[in-house]
Amino acid sequence: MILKSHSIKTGMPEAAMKYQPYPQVALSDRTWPSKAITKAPVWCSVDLRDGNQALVDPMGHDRKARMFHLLVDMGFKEIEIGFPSASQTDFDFARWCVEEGNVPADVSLQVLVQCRPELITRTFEALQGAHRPIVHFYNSTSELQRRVVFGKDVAGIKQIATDAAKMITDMAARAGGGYRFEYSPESFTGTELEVALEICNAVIEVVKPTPDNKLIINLPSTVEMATPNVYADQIEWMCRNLDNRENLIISLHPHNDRGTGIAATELGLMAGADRVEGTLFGNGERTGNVDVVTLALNMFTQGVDPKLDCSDIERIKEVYEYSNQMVIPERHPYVGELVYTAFSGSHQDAINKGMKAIKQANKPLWEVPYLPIDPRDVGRSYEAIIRINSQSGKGGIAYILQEDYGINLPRKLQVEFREDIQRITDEEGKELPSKRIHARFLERYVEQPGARIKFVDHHTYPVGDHKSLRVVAAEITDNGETRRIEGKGTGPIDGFINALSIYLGIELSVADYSEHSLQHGSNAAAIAYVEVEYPGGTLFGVGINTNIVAASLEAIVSAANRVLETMAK
Ligand SMILES: CC(=O)SCCNC(=O)CCNC(=O)[C@H](O)C(C)(C)COP(=O)(O)OP(=O)(O)OC[C@H]1O[C@@H](n2cnc3c(N)ncnc32)[C@H](O)[C@@H]1OP(=O)(O)O
Ligand SMILES: CC(C)C(=O)C(=O)O
Repeated sequence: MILKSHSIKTGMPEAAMKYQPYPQVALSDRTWPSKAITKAPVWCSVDLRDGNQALVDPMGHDRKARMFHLLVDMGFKEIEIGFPSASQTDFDFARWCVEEGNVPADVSLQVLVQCRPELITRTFEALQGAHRPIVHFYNSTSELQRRVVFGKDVAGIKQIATDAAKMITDMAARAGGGYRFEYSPESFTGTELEVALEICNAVIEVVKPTPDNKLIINLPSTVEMATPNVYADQIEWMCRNLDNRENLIISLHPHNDRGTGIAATELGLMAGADRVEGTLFGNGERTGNVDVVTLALNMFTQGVDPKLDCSDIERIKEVYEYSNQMVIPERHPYVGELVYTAFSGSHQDAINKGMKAIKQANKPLWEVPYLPIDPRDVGRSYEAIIRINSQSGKGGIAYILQEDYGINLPRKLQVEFREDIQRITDEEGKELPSKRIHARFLERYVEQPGARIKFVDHHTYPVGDHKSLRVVAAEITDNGETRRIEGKGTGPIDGFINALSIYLGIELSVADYSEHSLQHGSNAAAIAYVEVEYPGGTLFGVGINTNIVAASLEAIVSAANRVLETMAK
């Protein structure tokens, strides 16, 4: 095959010539590193706006409405429903929310608008009749955008913000009040801190927030440009320096360009922020907004009530996939198909032991190795915790047989059976589903198709005057031919193995024996495991029968067949 030639690879350009390091914040007395997150922030979902504006095909009414209902059910009290002045779809959706959306009284609708008079006017039309809606206005303040997008100096950019603040507060007053306000110095992370502070303080001065109507100052990492500690420094610095801090709600709106949106948000909360804007599973512009489900569940697993209901994560996933028309990868935190599954042997062994210990301890505290959260807390089950492939060990196989079929293998049998499963997984190079592991177990140890000996029946009777010695007379088939065999022993197992040893001409004895019931109720079957010693070593046999003695004798026959097979090789 001739490969098409691509352009000659010349390597990446010299980094230092093309990019510059992000400046550090001068905050040597920062306090956030020794803080912890001890309570949930105010959550605001921006799925229907920032998430929506990043979609290939933006949501129509149905997709928006379904997402909106989910957000309400999850407990969001602030929901940015769109940018009503930007499109008729968003305008109509705002009207639907106000008129037909059954918005609970404690939920505020939030809408985004640029600092442009015609857009502000249209925004107020969209919100007419809404209960305490939040008008979120923004303009970009970054050095780069001031220069290349707006062609204005700091004073000019500040003017855009304060003119909008004035217009919005005037319109709200004329409408009789009842509005809340949010201002974002968009591209905050590209803005010099002193400039962001000056512009925010000018907006605060116009809005004049009060304890009853606090102003939300949203400090977005519109583009994530630095390590999370830098964002935390910026937030702590702003919290310290903003005017009228007690009447402000400091909000974070992180994006995830460097893949550290979650960390940045957590550090930002430690640095003093009160509120977080984000989206379900992190949909949003470019690499997305911060993922509020992961944030909430991170808090939950630290023992903090996140005040966001993620108990039905499958429904959240389903709505996310329907409304956004995107799929969630298998490894996504808390929700991905594989995140509660271990394939590797040592992980499976530790989980298996952890699950047993937690059952025995019977305490609410969750302590299972490799599982930071109990899957049932988010509506997932234990079914998929352990799956078997060539990386798996005996603990995982034992867990599957125990959890799915109630079969509790003795430790030495786990070792023996694991070798068999390992051979299959190595040969096939694929996962071996639970059903096939069970079928293989039955085939090898219980059903034994093609095996030489089958157990049919037995009875016992005393040996002369001996009180403890009995004769065991059994019926078996040998390659389909009926045979009657006899032996002596202190009980049926002892006598039967003696009979089989005489019949086969091989010295057999019982090295280990255990049994347990398989189901509850009057028809409970018993499963017996017998380790039989023969001149070449030991091998296990298994029998399943409603009669415990019959199960034990079947187990001996099973082991004997395996001895015959091994000796024939
Ligand atoms: C970081 C974020 O996510 S911000 C949110 C971004 N979301 C969106 O843009 C989605 C919805 N937007 C839209 O549908 C459209 O952009 C509209 C309807 C809002 C505006 O459309 P148009 O006016 O036709 O076009 P466009 O967006 O290109 O307008 C850019 C103009 O607005 C100005 N502008 C941009 N943002 C702002 C702002 N926040 N405040 C004031 N002016 C602004 C620009 O400087 C530019 O001005 P110019 O025409 O004098 O050069
Ligand atoms: C409008 C603002 C808050 C925004 O979406 C961003 O900066 O990412």
